[in-house]
Amino acid sequence: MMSPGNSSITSTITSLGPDPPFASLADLALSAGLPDLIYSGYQPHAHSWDNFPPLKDILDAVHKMLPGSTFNSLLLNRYKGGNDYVGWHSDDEKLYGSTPEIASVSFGCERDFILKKKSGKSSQERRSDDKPPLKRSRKSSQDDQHSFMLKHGSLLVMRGNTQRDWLHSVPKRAKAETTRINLTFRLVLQE
Ligand SMILES: O=C(O)CCC(=O)C(=O)O
Ligand SMILES: [Fe+2]
Repeated sequence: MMSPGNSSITSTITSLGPDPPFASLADLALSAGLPDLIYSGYQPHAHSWDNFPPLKDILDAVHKMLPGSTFNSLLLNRYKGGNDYVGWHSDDEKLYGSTPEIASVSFGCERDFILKKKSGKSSQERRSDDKPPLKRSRKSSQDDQHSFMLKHGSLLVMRGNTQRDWLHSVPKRAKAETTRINLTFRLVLQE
């Protein structure tokens, strides 16, 4: 496991604006409830924050970057190379509540992160013009997909209705030869 220091996290967040994906990308950049989580078909082992001081330091840095946000849990993904990927999904498990906020910090090899609007949520179908619903085009528009290059030390934030309305993935990339570590900080709501 890499143990990156806080120094690799800088502090400019570029907001994408008020409309979904409600994601912001910064050029910078373990818990209760986890036993309930099934992730990519397996149940991750829950560790205590106390056993991973470097990860706790990164959590503290993320809290400083996003004042007002609270995270108490972390999923760590390691992509050993371009063949490792995460397929289309949304992180809409009940334990994160109805509008999960997820802060995603990346280290190592840069990879594409793609957001795709869920079917039935396309920007054309959502538009409140006066055409009857059946006459609206079902074609997806450019607004229905967004791609971000997640660089070493970047922070991507998903919030609002992103998980309800969008899927995301990190596709295979033949040219990605080195390891990437992704940390997603989340808030698991206590019952
Ligand atoms: O690796 C990433 O950037 C995304 C990982 C992800 O979507 C997840 O852990 O739920
Ligand atoms: Fe995800």
